[in-house]
Parts: sequence; C-alpha cells; structure tokens
Amino acid sequence: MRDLILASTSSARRALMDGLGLPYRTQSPGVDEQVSSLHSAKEAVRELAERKARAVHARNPEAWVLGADQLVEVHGQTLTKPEDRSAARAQLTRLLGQTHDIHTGVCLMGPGGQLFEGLETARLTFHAVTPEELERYLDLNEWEGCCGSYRVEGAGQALLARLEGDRSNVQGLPMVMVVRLLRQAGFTFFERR
Ligand SMILES: Nc1nc2c(ncn2[C@H]2C[C@H](O)[C@@H](COP(=O)(O)OP(=O)(O)OP(=O)(O)O)O2)c(=O)[nH]1
Repeated sequence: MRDLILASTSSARRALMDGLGLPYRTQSPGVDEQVSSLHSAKEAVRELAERKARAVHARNPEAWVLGADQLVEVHGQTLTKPEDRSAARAQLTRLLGQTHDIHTGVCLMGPGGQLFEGLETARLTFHAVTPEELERYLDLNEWEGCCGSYRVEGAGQALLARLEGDRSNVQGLPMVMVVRLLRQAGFTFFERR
C-alpha cells in the first residue's frame, strides 16, 4: 500500500482527507511561507504548495506527499489567516457585500520526484451585514486559523450569498482536483484493508 502524507497542520484539510477514506498520515511542512511580493496570489499558492510538499518529501523520499496553500484575493488585495480578532474584523469588512476569490494550490509529489499539481479558484459573494451582526459572528471565533476569517461549512455560510466552484476548495482542499491528481498518480480507491 502506498505511503501517503498530507503535508499540513490544518484540521480542515485533515477533515477533508478523512472523508476520502484513503489511508494517510500527516506531517507539518515547517516551511517559511514568505514569497516574493511580485508573485500574484495564484503564483504564491502554487509555489507554497510545492514548497510544503518538497519539504516533507525530502524527509520521506519513498512516500507520496500532498501539500496545499490557500489565499483570498479581493479587489487585488491578498488575505491570509488573521492574527487576531481585529485583523479578522478588517478582513471580513473587506469581504462583506463584495465578491472575492479563494485560490488553492495543490502539489502531489511521488517517490521518484514525480509532480502532479493544480490550482483551483472558487468565487464567493457575501451579503452586506450590519456591524452588530459582524461582531456576533466574530464572537463565534470561526475566524481563528481560517484564511479570510470565515468557515464556509460553519455558521459562516450565513454570510454567503453566492458560491461558484468546489465548496471543499473554500475549506482548504479542492477535493475534485485532489482526486484527479491522485488518480493521475495511479492511486486506487475503495480497497479492502
Ligand atoms: N474549516 C475551515 N477552514 C478554512 C476555511 N477557509 C480557510 N480555511 C483554513 C484552511 C487552512 O487551514 C487555512 C489556509 O491557510 P494555509 O493554506 O496557510 O494553511 P495552514 O497554514 O492553515 O496549514 P498548512 O500550511 O497546510 O499546515 O485556512 C473554511 O471555510 N473552513
């Protein structure tokens, strides 16, 4: 059986991989996530997904390693995970009543250094809500650890007026693409263990 490693500390990514049912283990990528400011959001997530996969693969050369990275892009500005409630308020204030994109880069690296990679974008439109409602949402702390300061599978879906694309992409892994990359790499599914 193939040794598959999810190069991630993200509980959201683990939850999505758990749903797929393939045996896997996780390792923290432990990489510097700084990228050139000249990079577009799409270039940044592709580069960081590969950087994470390569870092874990270097420690596990016989394994298959899946890395991912995600950014929010709104009116040309890039948003990542907020550091505190104030940063989360500022992020959501930019997103409410607007349309934004979530870009996720995914990189699958094999034992021989084979690379299978992709980029997926989802487009979301949020309702404009009152500052009081925003504060009530912030009280739920769904902003913690989430790029864009909301959880699409949680109460945050009440902010969502429109979603185009793979909903799982918003959570952290575009599973339609992840399955495509795994199948391209020769993974089989529903094996009896
Ligand atoms: N549960 C949930 N998490 C979300 C949602 N939107 C974004 N996220 C999380 C998934 C990722 O953990 C995080 C995206 O940030 P990164 O791509 O930098 O990943 P992170 O540093 O969390 O983990 P990793 O680099 O994979 O160890 O935001 C959402 O709607 N629901």
